[in-house]
Amino acid sequence: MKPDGKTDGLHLEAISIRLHGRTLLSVSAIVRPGDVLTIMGPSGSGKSALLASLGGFLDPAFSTTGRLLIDGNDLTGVAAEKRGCGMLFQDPLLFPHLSVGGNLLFGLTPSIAKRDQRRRMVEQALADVDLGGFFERDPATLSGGQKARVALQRVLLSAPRFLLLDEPFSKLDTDLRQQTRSLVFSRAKSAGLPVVLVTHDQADADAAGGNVVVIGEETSP
Ligand SMILES: Nc1ncnc2c1ncn2[C@@H]1O[C@H](COP(=O)(O)OP(=O)(O)OP(=O)(O)O)[C@@H](O)[C@H]1O
Repeated sequence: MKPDGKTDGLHLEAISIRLHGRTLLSVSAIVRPGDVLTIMGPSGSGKSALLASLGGFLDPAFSTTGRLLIDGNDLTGVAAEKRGCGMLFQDPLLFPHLSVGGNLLFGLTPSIAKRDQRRRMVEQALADVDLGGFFERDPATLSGGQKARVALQRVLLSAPRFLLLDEPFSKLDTDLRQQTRSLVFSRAKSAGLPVVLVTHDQADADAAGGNVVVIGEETSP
């Protein structure tokens, strides 16, 4: 609890997702800074729709009720670009027309620093994930694990208030998957970011170490 009485972290207050008059899911949860809430459930149960709802870009075919708060501030109805949410997907979605450094610069708002400072911040961010010297590289020449690390640093440089992860490790092989998820969870923890993770992999949920909501089962506030 913050001094002003507001709750720290991300608060999903009875968020329900409906499609064609049917409730797909209903979730209540509090995700503390640095903690991970894992969402699991069968294909088509509405996990991605829930993330889209939290991010503010739910397709109008769905309807939603409930409230989303970050550090006690109501985000319900706030436009996606103003929510301060960082997302990682199955595909790293790096811009193919930009260098690796250009992709990371994209994450930084121009107001953050002068141009040479911005470049140094990006170089440091690359070095932090063992990609020192990769600034000018074409993203197409990177391995899957390298692309995942660039995507992570790009999202962290955008200074998000919370992270939404939609199966971001599922295309990586077992060893890389384990390394990448530890990196993502440890960076989120050190940045104090609440995380909502959608996954089909129990090992992801175990590594995340937080609460798990299984869609289709009862949830409690
Ligand atoms: N734009 C849309 N319009 C109508 N129905 C949709 C739309 N997008 C998804 N759906 C349907 O909504 C339901 C939930 O989809 P969603 O993608 O959230 O499921 P999911 O749990 O993430 O599935 P998966 O694990 O396969 O990714 C599914 O039945 C899907 O077919």
